[in-house]
Amino acid sequence: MAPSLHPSIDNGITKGSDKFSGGKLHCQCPTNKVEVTLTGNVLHNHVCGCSQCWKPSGALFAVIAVIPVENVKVTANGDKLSIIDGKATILRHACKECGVHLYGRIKKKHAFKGLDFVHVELSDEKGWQEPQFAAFVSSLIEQGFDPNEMPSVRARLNELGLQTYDALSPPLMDALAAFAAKEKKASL
Ligand SMILES: N[C@@H](CCC(=O)N[C@@H](CS)C(=O)NCC(=O)O)C(=O)O
Ligand SMILES: [Zn+2]
Ligand SMILES: [Zn+2]
Repeated sequence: MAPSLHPSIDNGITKGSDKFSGGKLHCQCPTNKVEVTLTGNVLHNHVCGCSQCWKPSGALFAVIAVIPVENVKVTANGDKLSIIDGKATILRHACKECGVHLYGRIKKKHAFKGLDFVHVELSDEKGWQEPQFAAFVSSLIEQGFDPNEMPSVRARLNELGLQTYDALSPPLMDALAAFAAKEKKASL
């Protein structure tokens, strides 16, 4: 059997709702769950094959989106959160008990500063924006995935309507490059 891409897309992608106004994310602890409240829908939802994004067990990809930081509030059991790697660009706040990443925040100068990274599968609400593309697909190989199996993974992603990239999508790469160009100009 083909390995799971991600449980929320293996059987097809359900489109989100334009009218959706947000919901709550919960960690996977049986009790005293960390709760994060998101006010509004997410943007740029995508699947990510990188080694740093949190994936549910058995899944090849994470599903990760962004949302403005002002729309993100930790509303219960925030004392269970800790940053998993303080040196990373995205400071991923994970539950110390179950390991789930509740939100990732960028503190340093960066094109995406002001946006938090979240996993909407941690919510019971329906209507979140659906994944729009597949990022960091070749990163699976770095994590031990057989390179010979990559064409079938890319084909399954394409069948689901997801374009595959080995970094972010072109508009997001353009935003990163435009930011870098602006910084370079400012430093001259
Ligand atoms: N090939 C690397 C790619 C890692 C990477 O660049 N991840 C992207 C997508 S989440 C990123 O923006 N990382 C910044 C960070 O995690 O702080 C891996 O799999 O670890
Ligand atoms: Zn937890
Ligand atoms: Zn990632």
